[in-house]
Amino acid sequence: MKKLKVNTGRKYEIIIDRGIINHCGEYIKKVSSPTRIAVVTDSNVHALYSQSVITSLKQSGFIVSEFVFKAGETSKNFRTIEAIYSHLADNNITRKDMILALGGGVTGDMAGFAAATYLRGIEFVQVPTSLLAQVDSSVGGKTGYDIPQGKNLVGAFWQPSVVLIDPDTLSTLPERYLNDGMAEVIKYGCIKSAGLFRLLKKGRDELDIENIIHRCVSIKRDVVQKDEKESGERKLLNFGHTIGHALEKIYEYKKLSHGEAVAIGMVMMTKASEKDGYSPKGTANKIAELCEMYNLPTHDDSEVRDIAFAAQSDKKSSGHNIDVVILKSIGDATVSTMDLRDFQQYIDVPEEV
Ligand SMILES: NC(=O)c1ccc[n+]([C@@H]2O[C@H](COP(=O)([O-])OP(=O)(O)OC[C@H]3O[C@@H](n4cnc5c(N)ncnc54)[C@H](O)[C@@H]3O)[C@@H](O)[C@H]2O)c1
Ligand SMILES: O=C(O)C(=O)C[C@@H](O)[C@H](O)[C@H](O)COP(=O)(O)O
Ligand SMILES: [Zn+2]
Repeated sequence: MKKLKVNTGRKYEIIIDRGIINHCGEYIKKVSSPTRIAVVTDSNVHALYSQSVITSLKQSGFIVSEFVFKAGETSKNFRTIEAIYSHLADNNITRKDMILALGGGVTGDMAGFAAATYLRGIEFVQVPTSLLAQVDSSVGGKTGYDIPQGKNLVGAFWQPSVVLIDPDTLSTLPERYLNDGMAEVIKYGCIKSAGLFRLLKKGRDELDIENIIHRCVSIKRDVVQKDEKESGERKLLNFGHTIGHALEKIYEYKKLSHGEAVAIGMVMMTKASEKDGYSPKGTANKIAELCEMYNLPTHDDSEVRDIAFAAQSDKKSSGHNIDVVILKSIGDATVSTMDLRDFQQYIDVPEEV
């Protein structure tokens, strides 16, 4: 078992342990005393893990209800949030009660947003089951949903009461989503740890996944503790995301998964900062090679004009400017602010460069 303490406005623990999903109730009792718990999950995860979780919660004496939505990013919208609110009201969830997010990042972001806003805020617990959610989305309190105009454009910062990570759940995660999660792992290497980046070159079969999860959440914990509401340092976690989010929006959240879009974004942005002379030559290729090892895409045929237009609605743009995250070297990132009018030209790098 590995434990980390997160020292944000609400303090909480991240606990990583094989099989912990079968003991959720006991861990929740240690941090809170709700009467009712509403489990929010998607259709895939429901079929695999709801029974174990609900049994554990009931054994600990909680009254349990469950809300299940259709799995996938296209469900991450206000219609689902509204249905969650109705479920909470129909099941008499009060301010003393709690939501448990069981699933990937889509579940965690929406369940967290419902918790942040229902009755002006109730507690929630993260039980992430995808690699992406275990290394990234379950920690740090960013919650929200997508609208057609842009990714995660509605949201709130709302920290969980505890994060319970069970690496055993990854045994059922489809290959595509294991790779998807690796994109965020590669991101941590790029922005904060050249050592992690080198380690990833071993390939997934050689990695101790529990150790990788621990390294990633430690990096994220350190960043969000310093800058919970993203006024500076936390922006680094958005490396690859300005372009990534633009691509997700262009394809209406259907063609590319979040990690796939971020992989393309990291490579494109680094090609641009190489052209600019900021990142050392060859950095984008190193990132692309690592992404390819994990079957992640590194290129998209969308017009740069469309990407730049879509990026205007990203939260990192403000007024006439947009913040971009660029690498001084692998493991060392910085935020650079540029005029939105220059962004299209900046990311327009001929293929052979
Ligand atoms: N809040 C944050 O800080 C943050 C960080 C990164 C990403 N995100 C968000 O997270 C989302 C992506 O997360 P995701 O990749 O987990 O997507 P997801 O929640 O859609 O999960 C991916 C797929 O895996 C399935 N799944 C999950 N766990 C499983 C398991 N153990 N076994 C079998 N199937 C399983 C899901 O049903 C789904 O089909 C995006 O919306 C992204 O914006 C948020
Ligand atoms: O926690 C953060 O901060 C991140 O930026 C993590 C990202 O991986 C994540 O995709 C996040 O949702 C993107 O932030 P957003 O504010 O652009 O939605
Ligand atoms: Zn992300």
